[in-house]
Amino acid sequence: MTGEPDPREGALVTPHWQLDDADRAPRRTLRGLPSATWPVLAMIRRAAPGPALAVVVMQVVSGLAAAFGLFATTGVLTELLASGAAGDRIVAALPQLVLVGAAFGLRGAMDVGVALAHARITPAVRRLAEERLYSASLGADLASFDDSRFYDRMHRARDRGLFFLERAADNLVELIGSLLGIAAAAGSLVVLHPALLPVLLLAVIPDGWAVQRAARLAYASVGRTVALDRRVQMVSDLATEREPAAEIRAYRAEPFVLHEYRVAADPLRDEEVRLATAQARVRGIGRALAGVGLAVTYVVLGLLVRYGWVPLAVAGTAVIAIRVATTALNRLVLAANQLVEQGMYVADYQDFLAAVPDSSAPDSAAPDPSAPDSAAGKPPGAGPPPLDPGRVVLDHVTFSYPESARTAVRDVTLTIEPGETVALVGENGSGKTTLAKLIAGLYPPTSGRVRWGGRDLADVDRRQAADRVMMVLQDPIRWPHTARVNVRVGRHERPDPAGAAVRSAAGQSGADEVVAGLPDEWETLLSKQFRGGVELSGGQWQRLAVARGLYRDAPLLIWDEPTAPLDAKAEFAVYESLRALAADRTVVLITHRLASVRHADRILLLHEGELVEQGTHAALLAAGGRYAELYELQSRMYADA
Ligand SMILES: Nc1ncnc2c1ncn2[C@@H]1O[C@H](COP(=O)(O)OP(=O)(O)OP(=O)(O)O)[C@@H](O)[C@H]1O
Repeated sequence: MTGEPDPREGALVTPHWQLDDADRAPRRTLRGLPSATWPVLAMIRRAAPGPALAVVVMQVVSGLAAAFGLFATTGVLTELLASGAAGDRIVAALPQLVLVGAAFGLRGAMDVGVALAHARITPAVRRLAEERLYSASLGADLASFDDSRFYDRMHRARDRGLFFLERAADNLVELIGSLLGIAAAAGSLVVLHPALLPVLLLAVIPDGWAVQRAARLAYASVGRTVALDRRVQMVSDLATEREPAAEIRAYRAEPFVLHEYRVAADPLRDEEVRLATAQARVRGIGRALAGVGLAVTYVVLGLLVRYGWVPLAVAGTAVIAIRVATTALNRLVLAANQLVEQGMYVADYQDFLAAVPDSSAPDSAAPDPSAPDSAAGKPPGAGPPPLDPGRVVLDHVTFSYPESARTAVRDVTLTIEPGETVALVGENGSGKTTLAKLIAGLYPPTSGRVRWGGRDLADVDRRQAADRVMMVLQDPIRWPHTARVNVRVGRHERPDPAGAAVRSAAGQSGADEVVAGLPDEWETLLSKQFRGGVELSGGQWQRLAVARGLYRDAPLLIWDEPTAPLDAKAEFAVYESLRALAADRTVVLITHRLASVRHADRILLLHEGELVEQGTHAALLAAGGRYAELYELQSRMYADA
């Protein structure tokens, strides 16, 4: 496969947040730290206020204990370095030694406490962040999902925002801890002798430089690998997931998938090796410089002692404090760098939540549909009065999908009387599904009005409208749940204690035959992804989906080609039940099988988004237009067969 484009080129390479020049990283770290910190801090405060407070308090106590321990160490050294017999000096130092032990013991206890509290923060943050994200996503209008910017934003928030929010919470705890550690070491040194502070800086700067530089290299590397990582992930899904497995084998595409993997994975490996080598080199230089810095530090300390500016015991404590501060500084620089980088992903998450106006849970009081006798409904009197679809009127309705230059539905004016059955027919892409979704209130028209019983759907809460619609779609969800839930999710809050409504819907759709053949009947898990789960055929799934639509039981029925994958017997049964359902409902039926629409009260023919013909089957045939032509074609096909 030659002439393959380099995966490092093209639009995928540059991440949406545009990496800055790596040389500007240190300034960005300082500038970006507050904005990266606040959202994470706010999330932690909301998700786990108690543990968060405990972490801060215990980290402060730990810092104070460290400082106290350093003072006590000076006391110990003072006694040990005093003149007199060794035994006497040790005895004299004992009280201070006990204090040192107590201080460091307390510090250890605080560190364990911090770890315990920290262990509660991260899962709580994830829990809250996930629920907010899913709630926002479920609360978004259907049209949002056709908007690539929304979709992209949501996926960035989900795939990276959530993950890095968690990591950022960890880093924030680390950052605070290391900051307090440095403060404790530096503070105690200043108290012991102000001249020791510059000495401390001398010792920690080389190490700090090395860590900062290594983080900068890693950051620059992310810019080069982000697209490759994504690509490897995509290939990984192709190679390991169940859905593409059959087609890949049927097309003998295995070598192609492996080739795709290599094209992305080879440069990724090379980049990782390059980064690790560069980082090792920088760390080596850092170590060497730190060694020099430490030697200079000791010389300076020696001179301070030699000229009597600093007592020997204080110099000994300074050595310990310098080690403590160096370790804490390394942690601080790393945590700060990571936090700023993660902050960009956290900003994705925040942007998404901010972009979805209604992020409240769509139905937070939803009962569990898997419970056979779940009977919880909406509390009486809650919410607005039920909306009656009544007469459905479309007034010059035009609709274009977001970012689409094509008009999917163009200037459709139409009235559907209550109880009427209309059939939408037309070629592929003529706008039937789109028009049905406009009728159902799932999309707001780009221009024009949709009214139900005189009420403009633009003024109605879409959940209230959805409540009045039963919809069976071409490609229904295969809920990875039991057969019962697959039906009950049609109206999960509907009380059905003895399961009579589920059985009735299943009987009408032929799903009862499917369920009778399952190992645990209604309680069989319909997903191969879980142990004991079974998989259904396309037609069997469709029967369950039809049962789900029937179980929903609402006054407006939208039926979008649900019988296409059904066998002749099941299709016949479904159309029989449809006829029964149509008796007291308004039905919008979409199908390509024109023989099935003959009984509709009215047939609407769409062509390139426009309503071009309408009337009864007989009238349209007599008119000899496009419908008659299509019908003629289909009849001939069946006759030939
Ligand atoms: N989510 C979408 N985003 C952008 N354009 C879309 C989307 N869904 C459909 N379209 C476009 O809108 C037009 C109408 O599509 P629609 O699905 O309503 O046609 P249809 O008559 O139901 O087709 P079919 O018979 O194949 O189901 C088509 O040009 C299609 O490409």
